[in-house]
Amino acid sequence: MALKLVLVAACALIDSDGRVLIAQRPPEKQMGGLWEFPGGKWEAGERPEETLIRELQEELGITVKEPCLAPFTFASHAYADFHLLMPLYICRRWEGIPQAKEHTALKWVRAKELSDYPMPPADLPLIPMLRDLL
Ligand SMILES: Nc1nc2c([nH]c(=O)n2[C@@H]2O[C@H](COP(=O)(O)OP(=O)(O)OP(=O)(O)O)[C@@H](O)[C@H]2O)c(=O)[nH]1
Ligand SMILES: [Mg+2]
Repeated sequence: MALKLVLVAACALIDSDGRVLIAQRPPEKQMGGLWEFPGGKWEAGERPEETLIRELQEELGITVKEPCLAPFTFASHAYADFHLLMPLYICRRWEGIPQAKEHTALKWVRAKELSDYPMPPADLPLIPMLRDLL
């Protein structure tokens, strides 16, 4: 059977205090209840930055300009039914106040506290990288 490769663009929003925004997935979704970086699936014809700007508007109601997205790292993880390839961008500048439009909750957390929040397995290697950055 052909491998299903899923491209998801995600973002670590960093506030002026150096805290990172994480969002809790709704209970009915795949991996419900886990905390993640806002973002979502690539749609045909989009560049990854366009995917992310669209998702940040849809999920958080914020406007991000493309030069404010800095590539940081990526996750590559084999889930049971698909392989996730997820570039993680850093963003420190946006317009608007993030609201949980599609998530159960949002939380600003210090990098060293990220491991207190259950995250999808693909995200676990990203935590020490953020800790080193911040
Ligand atoms: N956004 C996001 N998705 C992640 C992360 N880690 C991770 O494994 N994923 C997985 O990537 C996949 C796509 O994420 P998503 O549910 O946000 O996609 P989406 O916003 O387009 O939503 P939709 O599928 O309901 O339209 C999910 O299987 C999700 O569990 C993460 O940190 N952020
Ligand atoms: Mg999403």
